[in-house]
Formats: sequence, C-alpha cells, structure tokens
Amino acid sequence: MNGVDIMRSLTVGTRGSELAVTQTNWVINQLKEVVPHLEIKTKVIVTKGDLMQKSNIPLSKIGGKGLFLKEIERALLDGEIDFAVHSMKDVPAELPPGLKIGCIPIREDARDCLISKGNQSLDSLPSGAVIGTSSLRRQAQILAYRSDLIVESIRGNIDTRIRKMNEGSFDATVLATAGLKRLGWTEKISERISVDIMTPAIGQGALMIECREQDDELGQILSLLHHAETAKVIAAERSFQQLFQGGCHLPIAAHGQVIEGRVRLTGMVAEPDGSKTFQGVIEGDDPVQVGRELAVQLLDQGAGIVIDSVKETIQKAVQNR
Ligand SMILES: NCc1[nH]cc(CCC(=O)O)c1CC(=O)O
Repeated sequence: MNGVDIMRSLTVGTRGSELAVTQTNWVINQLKEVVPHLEIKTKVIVTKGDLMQKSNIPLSKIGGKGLFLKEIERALLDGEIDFAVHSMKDVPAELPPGLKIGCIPIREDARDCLISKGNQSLDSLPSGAVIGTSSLRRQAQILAYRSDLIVESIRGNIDTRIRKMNEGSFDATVLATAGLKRLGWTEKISERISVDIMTPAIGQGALMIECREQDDELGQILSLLHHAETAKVIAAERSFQQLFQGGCHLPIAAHGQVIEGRVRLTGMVAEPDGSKTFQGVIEGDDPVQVGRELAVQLLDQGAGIVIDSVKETIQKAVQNR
C-alpha cells in the first residue's frame, strides 16, 4: 500500500479489556504503516457492558445489543474521541445519527474454538463433560452435535473464562478463535471447530471502525484499511440477522464466504437445547439480497417460532430481575 501524507493528531476510544486494547493497537499500527505522520492517542472508556460483566446476571438475559458501545458513541459525538474500534459481533444493526462506518478491515479467523482441560477435542470429550458458555448460539450447536455434553453458563472476559475453566467445574469452554489469535494465545486452543459443526456468530472475527459522519479526512484515512471482500460477507451476514431483529444473544448464526466473486452464505437458527436446527445455504451476487433470501428460507421452515419463544424467555427474565 502507498503511504498517504496527512498530518493529524487523533484520539481513539477503546474499552479497557485486553482484547479491546489489543484490537485497537492492531488498527493503530496498520494506520501508522499507511499514514506515517499520524499521531494517535488512546482513551479508555468504561461501558455498561463492562460493568455488567462484573455482575452475575447472564448477558443473554440482559438482552439488547450495544451494551459495549453506548458510552463510546457518546464520546465520538461529543468529539472526545475521533474513532473507535469495535468487534463487529457486538455492533447493532444501525449506527446512531451522526456516526458512520469508517471501514471494515480484513477479517481474522471466523471460527469458534474449543479450549479444554487436557487438550481434548469436541469429539474426544467424555460423555457428561461440562462446557462453559453463556452464548445460546454455542450452547445450541454443541448440544445438537453432542447431546451427551452438559452446558453451563460462564461469564467474563476471555482470560477470566479460561481461568474459570482451569480452576473450576468446567471441562471446556468455547471462544472466538480471532480473539485468542489477536491476544497471541493460540497455544491455549484445543480445536478450531469446523464451520460445518458450529456456524460462527454474525460478524465474528471482524472489526468495525466507527467515526463521525462529517469527518471526511478521517474517512479517507480509514478507507485505506477497508477490505472489500470482508465487507461483502459481513453485509450478507448482517442482512440475514436483521430479519430476525436480534443480536448475538439469540441462537442465530451465519457465515459468509466469497467464492469466485459471489457470496455464499450459510445460516443457522436453533432451539437453545439443540433439539431442532434450521439450516440453509444461498449463493448470489448481491450480499444484502442473499442474507434476506436465506432468512426468509429459514423463517418459512419455522425458525421464527423458535426465535420468538427465545425472545419471550429473555423478556421474562429481564422483567423478573
Ligand atoms: N461477545 C464478546 C466478544 N466479542 C468479540 C469477541 C471475540 C472476537 C471476535 O469475535 O471478533 C468476543 C469474545 C468471544 O466470543 O470469544
């Protein structure tokens, strides 16, 4: 890539988690390579999601996307920071007015991975082994594949979850491969789970850089990190998700690939106990259309009934808090 000669002093806002800071630093380094004269300061911002993680209420029961974003978006709009790096997976369907997607950089490995005591794989775990996850998507797919395993809720950042597994009553946990790779912790991975067994979360492994709508100069800088192929599959995955009107707290998954210029999207919706799964694959040229068509296909099979009942359960849990 050619360097661009822009002098500007920027502030990036980030959550304080080790993963958030690592992802932000990755972006800073990428930017400095293409725009050597940039000066970038980092400002750590505490979000509601970070505070909730210290509590015992499962995030799936709090519901709603954007728990990790609100305070950061406030800081963007107030001009306290100029841009922010988010895990795509945690970004809601719509951005608030005044903000835009600065770019979508190249995606890391989208697969989930198993981290287990004794380095066991999903196939070699003994019957009755306890897997810690609070993701209904992961729970449903683990149980659909191995109904003899037990899933229990586990909370916290990546390092907390791994520690809880090693110290506590869990035999294994499932995390995003991308997070572990970025943190340099791949030696902890026991198995990268095939997308044929576990469809990844919508946007998993991808980042989204957000900035102010009117900041054209920064938009131009950020566009240097944009990865068109990633953006295409993300558009398909998110368009699929949009028809279910829900985020990563629902048992919904999608994984897009670009094959000879066309998008191939696999989608999955499941009953949280894994007793029933709806799956489909659609290929096409227009990512948004592909996502929509696939969602309609699964809705026609009855996936909407499953999702509505999961939403109802979440709603009740929120009311009873
Ligand atoms: N919801 C938490 C979250 N948001 C992004 C990642 C990992 C990185 C990614 O998916 O890009 C994680 C943790 C995990 O699921 O293991």
